[in-house]
Amino acid sequence: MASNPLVTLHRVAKTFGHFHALRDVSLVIEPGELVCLVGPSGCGKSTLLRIIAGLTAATHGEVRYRGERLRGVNPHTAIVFQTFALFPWLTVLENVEVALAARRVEKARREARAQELVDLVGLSGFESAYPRELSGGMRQKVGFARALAVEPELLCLDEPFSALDVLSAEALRGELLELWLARSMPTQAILMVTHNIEEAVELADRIVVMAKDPGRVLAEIAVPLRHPRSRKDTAFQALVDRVYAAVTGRTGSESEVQGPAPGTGGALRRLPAAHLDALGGLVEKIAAENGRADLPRLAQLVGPDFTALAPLLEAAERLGLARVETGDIILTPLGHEYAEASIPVRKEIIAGRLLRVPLIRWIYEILQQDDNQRVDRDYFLERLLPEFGEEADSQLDVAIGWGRFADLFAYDQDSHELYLEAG
Ligand SMILES: Nc1ncnc2c1ncn2[C@@H]1O[C@H](COP(=O)(O)OP(=O)(O)OP(=O)(O)O)[C@@H](O)[C@H]1O
Repeated sequence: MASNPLVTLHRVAKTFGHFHALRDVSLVIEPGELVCLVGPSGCGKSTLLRIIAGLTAATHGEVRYRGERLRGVNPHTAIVFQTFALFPWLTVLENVEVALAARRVEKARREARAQELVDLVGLSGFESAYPRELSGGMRQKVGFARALAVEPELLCLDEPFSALDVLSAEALRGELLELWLARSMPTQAILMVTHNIEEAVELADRIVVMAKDPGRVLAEIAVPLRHPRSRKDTAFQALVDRVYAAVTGRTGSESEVQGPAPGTGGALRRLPAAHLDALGGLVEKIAAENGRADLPRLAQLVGPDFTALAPLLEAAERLGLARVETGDIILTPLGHEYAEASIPVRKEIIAGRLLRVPLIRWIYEILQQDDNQRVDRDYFLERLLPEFGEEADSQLDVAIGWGRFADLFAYDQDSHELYLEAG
């Protein structure tokens, strides 16, 4: 690897008044690297990005860019935000030209260069459209084109796909990766904030896991997989497990926690009969108690019936949002992230977790393999009977409820079929 890093942070801290947003963060970004930052909401990911871009000054520590102390805005970086921040009164082409004007590119060259960038991100034909006429994915492409207009050496992306629907996010992710791997842009490194662990493993060369209170680096995990990466590969899954283990503070391996898959001979772990809608409320209550709640007290808060709480606690543990320890329940960093996330982000977090649960993954894969992506409930039931006996029906109901919550699959009450919604 090159010996001349682009970015070197040494023991960086950032305080806002008495609040420690970042403490003792050291990080190096080398040319050629795509680095992802993951961690719970509020752990300082955006602050770190802003410090590297020179938009915010560190309170302590050293920030160097190509070996030089960074002072003021870093002219070699550009940031793409989650929300697109386009000028609504300008066309696609004009939105990109603005960035070129800011870089003092001559007027005569601006239009041609803007056109090249619009073509590069796949928006040819939409030059004169206004942002309101575009889909979210297309607007974000304009955001990318505008960032690339700056010809940044370091492209900083702050959750660039999280405001998009699943399919647009997937398409745009693929396009970004293609541009990056083909070196079609002058960018030398990418630093991306994401809450989506699968996305991080798909894109990154290295994943930096952060924790909060105070914001700090918990672990750095290298991703030595070749592109294109398949989410189904064992090595891919193993890395996802490692990152989840770091964010959920787990010591046991994911397969120890989740048990074997149906039909593999081992005893299948049953799912706790919890409604995941109720999980949000539980996690919020624990977060309101600073992330650690006394179980008897929590039981009182939730209601008189502890039997209703038990499956919820088990679900929170199985999904890596919390762990039970000596009469307390403690949120993991992922649990903290969940507590503060919007509903779509919550669904995405749960979808990522559910694909680690063998019973759900098994259902999901059978549906994916089916030509119509629709399979009769009885097909699953028959195969679950030997595993769960008379509990098979209710286990399938729980699995369907969980899959529906995360939009992984749905259930047609009339035809009694499970199906994949996205097709
Ligand atoms: N200008 C500011 N003044 C005061 N506090 C701030 C300021 N900017 C950020 N913070 C606080 O610093 C902490 C870290 O914020 P930051 O936005 O970097 O976190 P994050 O990990 O990016 O979170 P998210 O995933 O929700 O975007 C938060 O608690 C936030 O409230």
